[in-house]
Amino acid sequence: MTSTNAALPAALALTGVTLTYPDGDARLTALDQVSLTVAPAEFLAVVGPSGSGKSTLLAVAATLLTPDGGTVAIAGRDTAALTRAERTRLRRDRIGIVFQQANLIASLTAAEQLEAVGHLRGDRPGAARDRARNLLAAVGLDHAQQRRRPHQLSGGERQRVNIARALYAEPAVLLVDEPTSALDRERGAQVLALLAAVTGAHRTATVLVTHDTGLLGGVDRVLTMADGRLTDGRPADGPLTDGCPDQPSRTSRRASTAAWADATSGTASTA
Ligand SMILES: Nc1ncnc2c1ncn2[C@@H]1O[C@H](COP(=O)(O)OP(=O)(O)OP(=O)(O)O)[C@@H](O)[C@H]1O
Repeated sequence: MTSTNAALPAALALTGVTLTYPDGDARLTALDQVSLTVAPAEFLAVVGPSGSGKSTLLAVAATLLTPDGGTVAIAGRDTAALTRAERTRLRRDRIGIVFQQANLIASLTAAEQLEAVGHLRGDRPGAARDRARNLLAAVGLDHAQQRRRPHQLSGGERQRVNIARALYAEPAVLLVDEPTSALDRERGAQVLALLAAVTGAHRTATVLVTHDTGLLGGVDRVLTMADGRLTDGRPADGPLTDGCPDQPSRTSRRASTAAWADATSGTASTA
């Protein structure tokens, strides 16, 4: 997968990125000369222990934090050259973010969470409703589930709503922070399979950060973060699937990508 994307421009490119936080009288270096490129339709996992800088990496890639040094480019545009308003638009239109906790609005149904994004983007209400239904159906939520509020959904279902919402704007870059931390093994593997399918079908450049090296089924590439530095490969340099039977192989990933593409095409079922 990665090799076929070699000629395409990077959807996300970080070059020599350094980020420090204030730490008493000193500065703590959370990212130390980090360079990274992710191609369209590539699924990258960054693994590393707690405190190694993974969430900071995502925040910089999402343009939520400005690095002390280095550059961040989204779809070939250097984000440092953008005004604050342009950066906000870039985040809204080109970047999907899935945080650890689903961060859904308590008073809105699953469908309304997505329709609210459509409203912010100025979409017609009918079009937003259709898109919400199609996306939620594609992540496996039926009509009844689409009408439930967050407290009426399971953790895995809430995470599916979260992912569907992040996909509403068809982002070029999808940034995902520990999406499986609140889920059991089976549900976690399902979310990974869903992300792999989405990456192929929407051609997003997907970056998943996690401390869980046992849940990496379907990813194209693994990098390790340690003390703010990125290196190739996973910590133990073992097989990607860790022997977990629930994880999708690359073959099943292709099948689920095709199924996802069908589900989100113009004729998609609205469950
Ligand atoms: N706002 C902040 N101010 C100061 N230091 C911070 C801030 N946010 C994070 N840090 C520090 O920066 C380092 C990297 O933190 P970060 O949250 O990026 O790590 P992480 O790998 O995502 O950890 P986890 O897996 O626990 O979420 C840590 O030492 C952390 O204590």
